[in-house]
Amino acid sequence: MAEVATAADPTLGRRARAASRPLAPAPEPRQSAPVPSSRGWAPSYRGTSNLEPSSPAMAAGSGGGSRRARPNVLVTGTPGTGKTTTCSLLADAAGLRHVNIGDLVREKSLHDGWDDDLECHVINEDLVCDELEDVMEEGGILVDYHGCDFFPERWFDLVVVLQTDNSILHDRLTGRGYTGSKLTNNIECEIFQVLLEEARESYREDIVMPLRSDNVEDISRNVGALTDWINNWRPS
Ligand SMILES: Nc1ncnc2c1ncn2[C@@H]1O[C@H](COP(=O)(O)OP(=O)(O)OP(=O)(O)O)[C@@H](O)[C@H]1O
Repeated sequence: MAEVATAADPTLGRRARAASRPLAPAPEPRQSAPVPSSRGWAPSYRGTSNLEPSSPAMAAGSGGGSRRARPNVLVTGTPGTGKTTTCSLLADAAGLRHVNIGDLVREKSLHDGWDDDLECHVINEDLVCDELEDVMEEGGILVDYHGCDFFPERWFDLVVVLQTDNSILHDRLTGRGYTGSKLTNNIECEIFQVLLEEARESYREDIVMPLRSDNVEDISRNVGALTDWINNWRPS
């Protein structure tokens, strides 16, 4: 299936592309506060030490000022980390509508044409945002995309960043036929936690939730925890 690029690279968003540079030490992990758990959000996921959901809003499933009846959730991450797999299961479990941005762009031609060099459509971010504005206002939408910095911040109540061990991701991507710079760019994107940084720069840090996605047990745990969060969410 044809891929969709945010601009110049078929696999990466703006900041992800910026990270396509020679290898350097990975950034130091951030420290997070312990999780208040006033309404039973006990995250049953396995994360690295810097991947703790840290917000009272997440802990309480708060609507954060939204007038939506149901929350909007963005699931982002490097290609191959399991966004579509997770979103498909989560949409069924929690009763949200899964919007895969790549599919939407192709179906509605929300792009600026085909890039022969990159062998992909170049996404038109304004057209995508215009297309989704009304449904996002209604709520109950699960957005699946390998970038997150061009959506309006007000759209989302929770931003999930899936993360995968580099060697596992390498095997997944080579299994999908990725080679050369396309493979390297994506692995570097994961090494540098580019999508996590992009999410933290684009949204309130307390709604950004990194989740491990190394194996099927992780998917199952993530879907369970996110379903609980969605079901406990209330408009404020
Ligand atoms: N946690 C996981 N455990 C085992 N396999 C996984 C996991 N996550 C994804 N996979 C496998 O990796 C492949 C890619 O998964 P998926 O399409 O869900 O990733 P994606 O992040 O949506 O990728 P893209 O951004 O390219 O659409 C699939 O074959 C899927 O079964």
